Amino acid sequence: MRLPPGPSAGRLRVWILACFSTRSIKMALNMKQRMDAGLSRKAARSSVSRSSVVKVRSVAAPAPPAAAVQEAKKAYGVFRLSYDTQNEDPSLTRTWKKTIKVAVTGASGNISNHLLFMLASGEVYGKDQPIALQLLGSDRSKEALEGVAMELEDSLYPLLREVSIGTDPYEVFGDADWALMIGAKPRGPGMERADLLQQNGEIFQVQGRALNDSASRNCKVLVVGNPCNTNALIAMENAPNIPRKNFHALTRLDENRAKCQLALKSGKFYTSVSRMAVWGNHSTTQVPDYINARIGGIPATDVIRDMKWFREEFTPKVALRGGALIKKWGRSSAASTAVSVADAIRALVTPTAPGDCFSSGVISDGNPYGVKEGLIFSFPCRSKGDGDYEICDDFIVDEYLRSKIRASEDELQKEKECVSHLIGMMGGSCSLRGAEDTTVPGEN
Ligand SMILES: NC(=O)C1=CN([C@@H]2O[C@H](COP(=O)(O)OP(=O)(O)OC[C@H]3O[C@@H](n4cnc5c(N)ncnc54)[C@H](OP(=O)(O)O)[C@@H]3O)[C@@H](O)[C@H]2O)C=CC1
Ligand SMILES: O=C([O-])CC(=O)C(=O)O
Repeated sequence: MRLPPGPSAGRLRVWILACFSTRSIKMALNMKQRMDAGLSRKAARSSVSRSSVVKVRSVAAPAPPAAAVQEAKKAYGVFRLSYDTQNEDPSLTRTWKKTIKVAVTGASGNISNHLLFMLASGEVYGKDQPIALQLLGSDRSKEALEGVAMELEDSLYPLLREVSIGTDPYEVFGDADWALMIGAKPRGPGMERADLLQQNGEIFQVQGRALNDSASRNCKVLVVGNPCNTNALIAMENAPNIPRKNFHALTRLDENRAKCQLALKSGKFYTSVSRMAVWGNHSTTQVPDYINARIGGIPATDVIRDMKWFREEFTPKVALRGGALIKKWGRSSAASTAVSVADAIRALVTPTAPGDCFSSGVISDGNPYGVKEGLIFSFPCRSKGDGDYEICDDFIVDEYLRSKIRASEDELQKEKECVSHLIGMMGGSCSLRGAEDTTVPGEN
């Protein structure tokens, strides 16, 4: 393979390199040797990853450092290009923020196929926020993942500064500022809930440990793979070096579905719906909160004066929407999920409008509503736009809401007990096997 020419000012390099199973084996052996030689696990790993980089695209303007060229020389890859960036508009790049690293798992799956292009376009993190994408696949998906990288290349997004692909979560999560954990098996016909918890739970145990080892200490983690609340709990419990508060489970799709139904029923556009919280688990026990929701600033229950509709139509429609969609599509929601992931991230990186909220599954520790601690539970949240959030403390919880919230809390506690072996919890017996499967809302 021809190597790119040496460094020169204003020159930008793009290369696609892949490193998969045989290299992973070599890397593991290599790492073992280094660990035997007395290096710590992390030091050994980072020293290995330098020599076995899986970088696909690197756009390090204005000039690639000599180290990058060394890296490229060592690299083994599919193809490699270089081109001149002297004409890149400095008035554009001068105002850009520091590049952030965004790791995405299940990167060749359906949701990612929509999401990655939204991330690269700048519509999620901002038009002044360059990003590096670090994509995790598996031996099963490595060809597809190269295809994803090629499509990202061909899309010419100025803010997309780098794409790396790989199959080792320790490497792919390296220094990640964000980890979007999408890769997980979707539920199939005839599967029991406990089976899915077990199979996917193991993925999040492994990946939680990898996050703990490799990601930025303030990495924000959004778990999408189902059952997302309990998977987020598993990842969090396996990543004690990352603040518990940084872990989220995606319930924004439920919020969006609820907003859509209120808009349809009231005849007001969905942008007029605010304070639309969804409480609890991303399952049929979720609680779309019509009591605190507003339409055009007025309580939703004053706009839609039909409590029977709220309880008997609105609530199940939102909770069962995922299953209804599976029946139509033959697969679970992907495009709308990607949109809701984008919304969930945007909710953390832009300030929440006064009085409004967004829904996210977050750690229940210290919550103002008396929900049992130690669960990843969806609450109404607000953010200053700095990536952090707080749980809103001014939501009215009446008897109806309280009993629904309790049921979702009980379900999450049972799920937690089913994965006790994955989170280092003593005891805990799984009572969900054979119970109604609530992983895919409404499929049954
Ligand atoms: N929270 C929410 O609101 C929603 C959550 N979801 C969930 O998101 C997850 C991903 O959905 P989607 O992208 O549509 O799924 P896809 O089947 O299209 O992709 C999932 C990816 O997960 C990876 N994966 C890891 N382990 C397994 C496994 N045991 N079996 C199959 N795939 C595995 C695969 O990638 P690789 O081979 O590279 O590892 C695969 O490409 C699912 O768990 C789904 O239930 C979906 C919609 C909404
Ligand atoms: O379970 C799935 O794969 C789909 C899902 O969560 C949803 O659409 O709400």
